[in-house]
Amino acid sequence: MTEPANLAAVAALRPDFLGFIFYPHSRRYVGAQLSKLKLDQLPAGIRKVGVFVDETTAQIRARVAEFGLDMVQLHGHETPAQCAELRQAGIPVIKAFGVGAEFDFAQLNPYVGQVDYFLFDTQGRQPGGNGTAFDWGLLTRYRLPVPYFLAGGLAPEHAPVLRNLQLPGLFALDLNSRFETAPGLKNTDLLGRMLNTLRP
Ligand SMILES: O=C(O)c1ccccc1NCC(=O)[C@H](O)[C@H](O)COP(=O)(O)O
Repeated sequence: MTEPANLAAVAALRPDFLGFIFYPHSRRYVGAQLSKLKLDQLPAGIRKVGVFVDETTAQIRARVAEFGLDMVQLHGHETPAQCAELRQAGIPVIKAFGVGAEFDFAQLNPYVGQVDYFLFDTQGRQPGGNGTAFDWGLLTRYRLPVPYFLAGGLAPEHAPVLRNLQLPGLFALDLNSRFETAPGLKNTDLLGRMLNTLRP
């Protein structure tokens, strides 16, 4: 989210989470717009997620404090120790992993107990926001006690499948580039229809 009126329109749809990209190389980088978004005026109950890639703990903590973020989503090479540091500072952590044709679930083990959620995204050229889906069938092998967000190219045409998706540990769906009019600007009509379809 990068633009005040668009943010307000999306917030009115009452998503559970809203994401703000703090990665300067992303086309969705919130940058100087952030102070105009007035995050403190968003409806209570919508959690504000800061998305970071390979930032230091000190930088992340500073951003969380400055903008009142509720949690962070880490898309780089953040270690279990860094995740633990953030949690010790009272910041809930979502750790993202890129999934390709194959996925080594063993790499997740050191993060168990150090993160609140995983996020499974499609491996691609960028650390996130690539707009392509991976084979969700890989996640039938997931057995860890950490709930996860499913991400990566989720699109309107996936609605019927997503609505009935039964995967162990699946907690939430992350809708991004396939619901945009431009990078950082959501198509609120499309998003509203998707939420109506997905919600019971
Ligand atoms: O969206 C970005 O530009 C981005 C850049 C760098 C790191 C993370 C980023 N997005 C994080 C997300 O949670 C996206 O929703 C997720 O990657 C899925 O995006 P998409 O494939 O466009 O649906």
